[in-house]
Amino acid sequence: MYSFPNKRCDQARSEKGRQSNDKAQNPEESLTIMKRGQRWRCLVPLSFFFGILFYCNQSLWETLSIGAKPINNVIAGSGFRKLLEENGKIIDKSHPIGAIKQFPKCVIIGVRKCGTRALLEFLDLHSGIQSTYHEVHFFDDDKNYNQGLEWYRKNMPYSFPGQITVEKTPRYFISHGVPYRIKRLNSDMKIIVSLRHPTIRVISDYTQIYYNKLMKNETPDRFETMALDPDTGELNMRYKALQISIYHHNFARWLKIFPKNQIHIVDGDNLIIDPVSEIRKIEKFLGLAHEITYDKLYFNTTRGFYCMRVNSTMERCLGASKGRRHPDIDPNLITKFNKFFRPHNERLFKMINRRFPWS
Ligand SMILES: Nc1ncnc2c1ncn2[C@@H]1O[C@H](COP(=O)(O)OS(=O)(=O)O)[C@@H](OP(=O)(O)O)[C@H]1O
Repeated sequence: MYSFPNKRCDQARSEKGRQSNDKAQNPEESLTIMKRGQRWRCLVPLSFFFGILFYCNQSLWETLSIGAKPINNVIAGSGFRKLLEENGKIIDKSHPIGAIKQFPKCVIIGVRKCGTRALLEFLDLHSGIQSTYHEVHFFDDDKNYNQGLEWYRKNMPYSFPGQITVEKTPRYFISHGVPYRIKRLNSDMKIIVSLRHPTIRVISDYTQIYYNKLMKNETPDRFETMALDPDTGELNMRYKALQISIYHHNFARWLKIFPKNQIHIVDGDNLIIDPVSEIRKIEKFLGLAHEITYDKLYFNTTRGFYCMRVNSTMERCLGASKGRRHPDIDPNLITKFNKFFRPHNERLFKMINRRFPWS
C-alpha cells in the first residue's frame, strides 16, 4: 500500500524545493541540478526494476535473508541467472562473493550403496554445510593423491568461512591407506559411515552392476552366478559385494587410526524410513543447529523415497540410479547370506559398541 506523506514530510519537501529554486538562479548550479534530476529519473526506475527482480527471485530473496549459499540458490532459480546470461555476463555459479574453497572437515567414507548420496544431499540443505558435487577420490586414487593437497582443495565447492565442507567417496571405506592419509591432512577430521543390512547391501550392489552392464549393452550375470561358488555351491568368498558387507574387516582399519568419537555411524536402513532422525544425529555430531526437518524433506510416493524441498518453489529427488527395484532373489540364498553374515555382524557390534537389527 502506498502511504500518503505526512505533514512534516510536506514541510521538508517544500523547504527542499525552495532551496532548489534559490540555487537555480546560477546557470552552473542549474545545470548541476538538472543533471541531478536526470540521475534521479534513471535511478528511480532502475531501483524499481531491481526491487521487482529481487522480490520475484524467491531464491535470492531467501538467500539474502538467511545469508547462506547465495549463488547455488540463485542458480537453482532461473530468472536472475538467465537475465545475466542474456546480458553476456555469466556469473561463476559456484563462486559467490566472499566464499572460498576449504578443505573438508567431514568425510562420508561409505559404505557403497548404504545411502551415501542421500546423506550428502540432505546435509547440503543445511546452511552450515557445503557438499561436494562429485566423488573426489583423492585419498584412494594414487593418481589424484599425487597431484597434492592443492588439487584436492580446488575440487571442493566454494563455501563461506564457518561453513563445513563435506566430501563423500564411498570407496574410502574399503581402501587401504586412506585412514592414514586423511589423518595426515587433518587429525580432527569427522568421519561419517553409513551401514545397511549386509545382505540387502550385497543385492543393491549387484543391482547397480546389473544396470551398468545393461547400459553398456553387455549381458549381466545372474545374481546366483556371482554369489555362489560353482564348484561347492557355497557362497563365493571372492565376490567383491560380499566382501564389502563384512563391515568389521574394513572398520578395524579405521579404528586403528581414528578415535571412536570422531566416527559417526549412520543407520542406512533407517535413513530410508526416517531421514530426519539420522540427519539430526549428524547435525549434533558436527556441532550444528538442528535445521533439517520434515519441512525440508518429504516422502515422494511415486519414488517411494524421501525427496528434498530445496526452497519454496523447488523440489528434488535423487537420480534414477538411487532406489532401483531389486531383482527377485531365491529366499534360500538370502537365508544363506544372512547366516553367513551373522558372526561377522556380531564382531562389528562388539567393535563399535552398538547393535543393529540385522542378526
Ligand atoms: N531418499 C533416498 N532416495 C533414493 N535412495 C535412497 C534414499 N535414501 C536412501 N537411499 C538408498 O541409497 C542407496 C544408494 O546408496 P549410495 O548413494 O550410497 O550408492 S552409491 O554407493 O553412491 O552408488 C539406494 O539403494 P538402492 O535402493 O539399492 O538403489 C537407496 O536405497
